Amino acid sequence: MTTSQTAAEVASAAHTGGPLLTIDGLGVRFRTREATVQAVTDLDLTVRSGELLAVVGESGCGKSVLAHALLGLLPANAAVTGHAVLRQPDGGTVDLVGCGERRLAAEIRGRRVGLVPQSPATALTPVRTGRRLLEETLRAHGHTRATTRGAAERLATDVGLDPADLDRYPHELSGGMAQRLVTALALAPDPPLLIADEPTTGLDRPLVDHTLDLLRRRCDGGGAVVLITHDLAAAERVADTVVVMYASRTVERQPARRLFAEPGHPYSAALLDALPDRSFRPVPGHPPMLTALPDGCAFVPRCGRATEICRVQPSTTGYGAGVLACHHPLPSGAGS
Ligand SMILES: Nc1ncnc2c1ncn2[C@@H]1O[C@H](COP(=O)(O)OP(=O)(O)OP(=O)(O)O)[C@@H](O)[C@H]1O
Ligand code: NI
Repeated sequence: MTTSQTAAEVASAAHTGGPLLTIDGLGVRFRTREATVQAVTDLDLTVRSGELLAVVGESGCGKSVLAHALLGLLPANAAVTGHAVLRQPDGGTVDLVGCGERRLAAEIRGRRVGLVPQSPATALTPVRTGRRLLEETLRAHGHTRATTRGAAERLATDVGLDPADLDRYPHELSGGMAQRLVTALALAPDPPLLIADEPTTGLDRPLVDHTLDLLRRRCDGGGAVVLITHDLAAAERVADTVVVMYASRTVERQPARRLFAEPGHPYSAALLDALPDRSFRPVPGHPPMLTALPDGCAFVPRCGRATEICRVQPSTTGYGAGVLACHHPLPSGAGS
């Protein structure tokens, strides 16, 4: 897809509930003194209004880097290529890659695309209470003095935080409380697209489900959520679509129901096998270094189905309603 086609497609779909975000050939590399880290490779993705899209994959596969690339939050040693076209409320579009920090800061970050960061503790300003942080955010997004206090308390309750705990300073919050506070902060501007990076860390199961259901309700109300998670059970509970990333690439993208019933990629199947209510068998072996990715499929050394072609040539094909990067997909029904 070319950029102009993508932009035109997005614009024409603006009034039909079409794609809200269209990512096309996104790549992220980090230059370090020792090597180049290929953290995201040739990623294509569409997120629609009303859709909850989960991104899953082992630690280090590039999930958070993807989120940070969309929000212009990568450090200076990062180089981003490709496009990420966001539909604007007026039907226009903006490419988040290359639109520039000034525009991202003024128009996009927080307002149009919210982020629940993976490390809540470092995201919170230490000298302000949760209430002050939340009220400042609400005021910056149009709330008046009269409505701010009530809105802050409602948001706290929505995320499962006792409003009384808003008077604590960040260092007085448990990990789970800080997690809920950063979720409330991301929700305060009511962004049409929310990227939630491991938003359930440190929460007990009832609060995990509470948070997931909150995200689901946002989508049912017309919002869109990208849920980055290690927790496949979380994705199974609420996602419409699941993207499985491995070593910087999408290996499979499917409607959630299909992925959980009939994974096509051996890596997707291995991740599902690791679930406690399935085989509870960890994926054998380790992911590769992102500094030395092979030409072919990076899962080969851990894959029981790989042949010579997998080593030398990547494969990405349409597969049902999704995509699959595998020369030897599992037969339909194998994972059910
Ligand atoms: N500033 C940087 N310089 C060099 N490499 C980086 C930098 N930031 C991230 N990386 C590398 O990019 C890769 C992807 O990291 P990322 O944080 O996206 O992983 P992740 O999938 O979110 O993992 P986790 O599930 O543990 O959060 C990792 O190998 C990481 O070491
Ligand atoms: Ni991460």
